[in-house]
Amino acid sequence: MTIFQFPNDFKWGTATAAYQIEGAAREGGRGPSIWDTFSHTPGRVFNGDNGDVACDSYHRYEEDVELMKELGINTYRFSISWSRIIPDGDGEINQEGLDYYHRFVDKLLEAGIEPFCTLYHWDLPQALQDVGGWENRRSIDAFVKFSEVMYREFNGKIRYWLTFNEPWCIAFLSNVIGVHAPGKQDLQAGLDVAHNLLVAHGKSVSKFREIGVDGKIGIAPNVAWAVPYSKNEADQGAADRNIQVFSDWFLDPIYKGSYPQSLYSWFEQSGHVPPIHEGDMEAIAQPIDHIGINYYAMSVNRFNPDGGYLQMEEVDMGLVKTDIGWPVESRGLYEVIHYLQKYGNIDIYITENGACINDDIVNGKVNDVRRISYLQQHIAQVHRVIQDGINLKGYMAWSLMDNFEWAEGYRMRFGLVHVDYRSLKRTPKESFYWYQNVVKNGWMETRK
Ligand SMILES: N=NNCCOCCOc1ccc(-c2cn(C[C@@H]3NC[C@@H](O)[C@H]3O)nn2)cc1
Repeated sequence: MTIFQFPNDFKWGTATAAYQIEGAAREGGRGPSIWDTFSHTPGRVFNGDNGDVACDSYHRYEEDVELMKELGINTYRFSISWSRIIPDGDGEINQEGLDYYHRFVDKLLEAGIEPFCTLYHWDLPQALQDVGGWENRRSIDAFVKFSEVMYREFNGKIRYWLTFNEPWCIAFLSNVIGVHAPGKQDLQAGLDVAHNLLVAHGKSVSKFREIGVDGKIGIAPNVAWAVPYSKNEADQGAADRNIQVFSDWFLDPIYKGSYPQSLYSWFEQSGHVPPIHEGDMEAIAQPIDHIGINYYAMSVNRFNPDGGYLQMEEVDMGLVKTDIGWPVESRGLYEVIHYLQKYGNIDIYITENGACINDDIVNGKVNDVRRISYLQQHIAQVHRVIQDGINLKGYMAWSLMDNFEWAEGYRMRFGLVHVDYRSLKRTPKESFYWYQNVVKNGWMETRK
């Protein structure tokens, strides 16, 4: 038996996002977002699922906070629906939207749970998309205005902030691969979006400092860890490009003030470069306080000239997979956190880690032992990283509850809590009680 003891001040939490859980899509003055448009576009989301109702957390947030109290977490990561706050993206402020988040954050604080707020978790107001979205530099100032409203309104209540969730998904998955909203397949669009969101991030951090918000701010890249299928240069290059497009493409500009040269040259050879304006790189490189890391899986990569914008393909090595098809390999979490040490011993939070396990309720219980196994393996890697002296300060399981999993709709379940989407009944799964014990003890026990 092995005991993994965590620091007393370690942040144990769970994570969600506005469009995935809130519902109330046309209530409280909320304007449409690109995910309302995308999910209502036939063929874009499995089964035609959408976030109109989702988990109805807009109305059930008190019940959700009671679940968090039962779970015993001290931190809860959530995101803000921008189009609830400024329905058309950069126009009038919607007081009802601010009031909702005040009610919710007050409930968290009453419960002794630290709010950990993501400003942008993919749900761009549709009105901004109508004029080019993140490809248009107007979205930069609109985001800074939205973030300033939130900083001023919640200064003193929210101390932990993230500007953007998973910039790779916002830029590349959504504009080059085309699986997420707005669903474009254009490499230059992806580079434009990546650059403009980085400028928006940097200008928002400057605004945060200028206001003097009592708190800390950062960004939450989802990260890839990849190993080459063979020792040949082409496969190594493919793995390097895959790693860098998730982390370095965003963290180099922030921490070094420039894009990673090898990947920049890779894109440049096909005639695509970021649209850098005078002063942009300085604006991006504002010092930040922490980064959130979202890790799910690692991959084995090899070169494939027909393998998309990176000329890379993932090789199935026959590992156990979760129900969304991602291999279970926790080693990548350890490796990628060490890889990120090149930016310094920065404060890191695991802001998402979890498994898609679609077990259903049987005799009133969800016996999701595969999720428990996944969490155990990954939390053990978190412990290894801490033992190595790295500033890993918290872990937020994705997700508190089953929710709208983007293009996969509601068929893919990541929650510690099962949601019946007809009745909206919440049922804690066995993994909820396992995690509750880890959080309560501050340590984890494994048989070996
Ligand atoms: N790399 N090339 N791929 C080529 C083919 O891609 C097809 C699909 O790709 C992807 C890649 C990554 C994801 C993904 C999902 N989550 C989980 C969410 N995280 C934020 C939170 O909201 C969770 O719901 N994290 N990442 C989805 C699809």
